[in-house]
Amino acid sequence: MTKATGLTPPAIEVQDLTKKYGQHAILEGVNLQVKAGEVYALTGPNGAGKTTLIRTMTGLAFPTGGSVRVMGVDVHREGGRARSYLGAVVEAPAKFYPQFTGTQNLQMHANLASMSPDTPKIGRDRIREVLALLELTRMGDRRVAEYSLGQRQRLGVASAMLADPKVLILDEPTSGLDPLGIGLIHRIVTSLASNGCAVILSTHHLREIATYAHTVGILTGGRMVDTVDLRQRHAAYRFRVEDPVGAVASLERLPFVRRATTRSPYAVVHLGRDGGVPEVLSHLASQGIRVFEATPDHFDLYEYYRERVEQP
Ligand SMILES: Nc1ncnc2c1ncn2[C@@H]1O[C@H](COP(=O)(O)OP(=O)(O)OP(=O)(O)O)[C@@H](O)[C@H]1O
Repeated sequence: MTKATGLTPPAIEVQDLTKKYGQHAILEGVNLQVKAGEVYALTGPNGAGKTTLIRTMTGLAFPTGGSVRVMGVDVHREGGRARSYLGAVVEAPAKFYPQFTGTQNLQMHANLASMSPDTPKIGRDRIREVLALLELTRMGDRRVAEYSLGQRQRLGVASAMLADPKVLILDEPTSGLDPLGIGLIHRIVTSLASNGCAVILSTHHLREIATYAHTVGILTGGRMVDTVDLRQRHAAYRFRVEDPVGAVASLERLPFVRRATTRSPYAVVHLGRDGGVPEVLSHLASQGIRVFEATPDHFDLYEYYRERVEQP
């Protein structure tokens, strides 16, 4: 299994993507990269261009400029080969034939996927497996017309992961799901990513996504106004000290401190890989700086998003 490293090429790479409808620019100079094993959440206000970006990434829409590569293959030049790496639900819930059962619909998807020379044959066992993963075993032999919105939503995810894609793209996979359904999608996405799949999903559920996405892209007015690396945000702590300014000046010199700022009465410290809270505490003690409290400085993605969208 490929683990994401600094040298690993991205599983999906969007470069300088522009999309116009007539004279109206919907996407302007959008760049993003997602590596194997990463979960990338795409968010932004209604009308920001998320669905247009997802449609373009999956090859359903053509860009006016720029490119999309999946596993190094251009989606718009070599669509068949690129799509053999790709599973997607665009404009959820996915469309299924209502008169056929969930299993029959998945079988049709499997047959279609297997027509590509680059995709191995998908057997009945795999169909049973994805139905079970999405907790749809009991619904498998029921007509899709009888499915609830949430069940159709889950069937969409089942069909997208059927061919074991290297890149999974899901447009609002948790909209319409109940809390248990949302938890299920989170677990599945996390498990796929830990097995090396690159996952991109669009969402408005920021506080949920903050618990398991690695990166969040904020799209506003067709531009990617920010890309937030949540893994780095999680390594922040605040220390209540007598002299936050003096503490920050001293901590900034430490090699494992990436950034230190004051938020009186706290010194807020972003830690690198090779240092932790005990090292900060012992350093402050050695400098004669008393610490009254040390606590994780939880990053509030919702507050951050609000600031970025209100003042892009
Ligand atoms: N086929 C089309 N022709 C013209 N304009 C379009 C077309 N499709 C989308 N748009 C416009 O592009 C903009 C972005 O729409 P899009 O659906 O990509 O936004 P979104 O971020 O997914 O929104 P939401 O969060 O509401 O789903 C909107 O202003 C929309 O009206």
